[in-house]
Amino acid sequence: MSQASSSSWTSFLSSITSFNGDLASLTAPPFILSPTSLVEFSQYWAEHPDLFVEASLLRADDNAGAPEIEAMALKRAISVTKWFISTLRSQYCLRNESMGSEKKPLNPFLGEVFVGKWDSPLVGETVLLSEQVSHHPAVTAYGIINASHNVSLQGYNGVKATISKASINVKQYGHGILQLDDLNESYLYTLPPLHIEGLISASPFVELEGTSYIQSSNGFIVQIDYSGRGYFSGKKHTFKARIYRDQLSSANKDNALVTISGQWSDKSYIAKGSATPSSKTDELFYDAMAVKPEQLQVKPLESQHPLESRRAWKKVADAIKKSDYDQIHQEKSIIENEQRDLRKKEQESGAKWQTRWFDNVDYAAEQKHDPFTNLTNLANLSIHNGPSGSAKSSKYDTGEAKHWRLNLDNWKQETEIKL
Ligand SMILES: CCC(=O)OC[C@H](C)CC[C@H]1O[C@H]2C[C@H]3[C@@H]4CC=C5C[C@@H](O)CC[C@]5(C)[C@H]4CC[C@]3(C)[C@H]2[C@@H]1C
Repeated sequence: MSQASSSSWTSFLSSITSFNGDLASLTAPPFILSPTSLVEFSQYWAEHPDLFVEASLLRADDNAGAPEIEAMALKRAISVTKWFISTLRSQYCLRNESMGSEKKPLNPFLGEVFVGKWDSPLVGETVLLSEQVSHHPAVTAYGIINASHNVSLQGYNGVKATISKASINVKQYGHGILQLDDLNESYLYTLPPLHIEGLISASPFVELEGTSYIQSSNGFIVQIDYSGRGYFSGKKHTFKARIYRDQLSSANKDNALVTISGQWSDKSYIAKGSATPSSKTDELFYDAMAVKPEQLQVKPLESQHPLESRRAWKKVADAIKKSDYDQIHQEKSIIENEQRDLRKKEQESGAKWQTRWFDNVDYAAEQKHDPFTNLTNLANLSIHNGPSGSAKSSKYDTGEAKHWRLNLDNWKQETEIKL
């Protein structure tokens, strides 16, 4: 890092000590800025479209007996776990690999959208819809649909950050629901906490921590524990996933039907039962470096709508790529001022911004029976707006219970924004 950058980095580090919790409010030095908006991160949920739909292909024969039906259901839980693990390298390591370190993504403006599709010969077309449904706090909602396999995913994400010593600690909010309509089966997944390491050495990278869950409507629950360097195996990006028949039996690790462990950014292994699999004796589960992620197809800027992310941020992104500090500031201010004017007009006219493809559903207002309430009950997880994966009767199991849900009709009636 140049002398200039290192001095601006040290002044940045001192600035984060007076951090107020809103990452977007931190003015990071330009060399740590990413030209990519956070609204694009939703694509990392399906850069392996074959894994995204795989579980929907694992079906027992129509005349199969109970044991085979059970075995197939477990196979699907393992397959959904593989899909989830396959998303993590793109989610959390891509900037390090492509730009040398974690970077600060552009903070999406309210209503910013990002759409595209994967068109792989194997699994047909998979569509991505991503929309910034809230600016304060920043919340991105996303829908991913593969119509030929009747597999769809809807989720949303927000983060809250705190600073301790030299690491930024991030709690994720939101969750996702994967639906296999042909099997009438759904899966809830929660999002792990993370922290940013390497701030002192000015080469920040994400490390996952804590626990996340995948709960299947057929009862199986996957508990995934994350750790980094200095824990168990001393390797970064380590995880251990245990699959249980149901939440009750997950109280005791010995009840694990399957255990998967390794690095989510590299190789992981699988073994039956509760013993930790080893690379020497057990079967390879997934190799995150083996298969290149499939790039999302995004139409050229000239045919994009003004609300589409890459068109909206083009001038800022170009300035960041040139490290032209003044231009970054100048172009960002134009967008920020436009947004301020919009909010002001809405305030004066009393017209609130209408989200495009997602509705904010209040689960506390009325008793609902949908995949979310069913799956949170099965997993004994809170329906409230606490950190992702909070348990029922935990200290977070209170307050609002509003969640973003994909409104497919709105997408079907969409006339301005095309794939
Ligand atoms: C803002 C202070 C600053 O610039 O610090 C320098 C560092 C780049 C650290 C802060 C930023 O680190 C980025 C990492 C981002 C997360 C990466 C992946 C995901 C998964 C995705 O599914 C949802 C979004 C999420 C959680 C990103 C959220 C925003 C993070 C933490 C960026 C930090 C501002």
